[in-house]
Amino acid sequence: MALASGVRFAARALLRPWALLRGTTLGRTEPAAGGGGDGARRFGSQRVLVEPDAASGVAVMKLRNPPVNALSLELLTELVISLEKLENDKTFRGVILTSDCPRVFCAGLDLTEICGRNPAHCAEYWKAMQELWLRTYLSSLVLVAAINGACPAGGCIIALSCDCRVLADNPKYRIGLNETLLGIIAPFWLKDTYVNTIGHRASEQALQLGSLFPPAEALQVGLVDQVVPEDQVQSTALSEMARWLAVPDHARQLTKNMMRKATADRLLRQRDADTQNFVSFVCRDSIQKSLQAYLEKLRQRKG
Ligand SMILES: CCCCCCCC/C=C/C/C=C/C(=O)SCCNC(=O)CCNC(=O)[C@H](O)C(C)(C)COP(=O)(O)OP(=O)(O)OC[C@H]1O[C@@H](n2cnc3c(N)ncnc32)[C@H](O)[C@@H]1OP(=O)(O)O
Repeated sequence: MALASGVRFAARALLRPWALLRGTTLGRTEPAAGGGGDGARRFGSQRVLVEPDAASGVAVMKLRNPPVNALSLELLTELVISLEKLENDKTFRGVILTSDCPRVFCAGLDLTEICGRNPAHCAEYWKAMQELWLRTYLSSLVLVAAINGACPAGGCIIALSCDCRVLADNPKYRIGLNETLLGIIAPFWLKDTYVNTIGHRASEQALQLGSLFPPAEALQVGLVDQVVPEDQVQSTALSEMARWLAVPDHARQLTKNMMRKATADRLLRQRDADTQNFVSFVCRDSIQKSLQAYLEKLRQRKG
């Protein structure tokens, strides 16, 4: 009951994002720990914490949907709204995206959103996923992913839609698109993003094998731009940000658009068909069975 109303609330917010601003902490600012002036005030929602620094024009956006930042409908909605809020505020030129959950950047799709759910719910969920990808991939802001934990599947896609990726050097923090290992298939726009980042042959191999790359291999294949000790991820992300912000915004933004528009347009042209494909695919009995089995395996692994 509570979940259903939460989902309805999130869905309304996707259509009318400002609806979520009422009655939640989103849009409300509060002093950041140790901060004083306007530049140190933070805002956010239940699942996304935003620490804006007006002086530098950079905000740190932290995913906090414990235990593993699985992309629930609510988290997707709140990410879109937080990003939109920063984009509409001309004070900000860049966002560092990172995790507030220990050891995990983002575990990808929240499998409970597509296991045992009806087609209407799966469709609503997938539209929210498309929306987040379109918003991040085409964002006018510089987006730097400070990857401080494991980054499989949907988590990897969020990182790939940023302009630059810094990964913490920990062998447990693997990154990649492992969909095939779950018995599912990455949609074409996810595949396109992979190809745009690491090239056709490497994508062909990694997608089919469902490879999750440890840091050194991720760097070698070009999936991330820097691998640094864990305690230097944030400072390195800030240095990268400075490098990107040294370029005049209009020239960088137009160039980004020139590089990415065709890929995004491909989804925009067939968004409904992509949703239908997703729904009919994940609602198949055989796919539901493999997703259930995968979730069960994850749950048992714990003990
Ligand atoms: C013809 C056209 C067809 C189109 C079809 C399109 C298909 C879909 C396309 C997809 C794009 C994207 C897909 C995805 O993102 S699928 C999700 C893939 N994610 C994973 O495989 C990651 C799974 N998780 C892990 O490997 C680990 O949890 C970890 C490395 C992220 C963290 O490890 P650890 O810290 O040890 O935590 P636990 O494993 O103990 O997990 C804690 C808790 O969280 C639950 N959980 C983990 N991941 C998920 C998840 N993705 N969704 C929901 N729940 C998750 C886990 O079950 C534990 O739960 P608990 O036992 O109840 O506490």
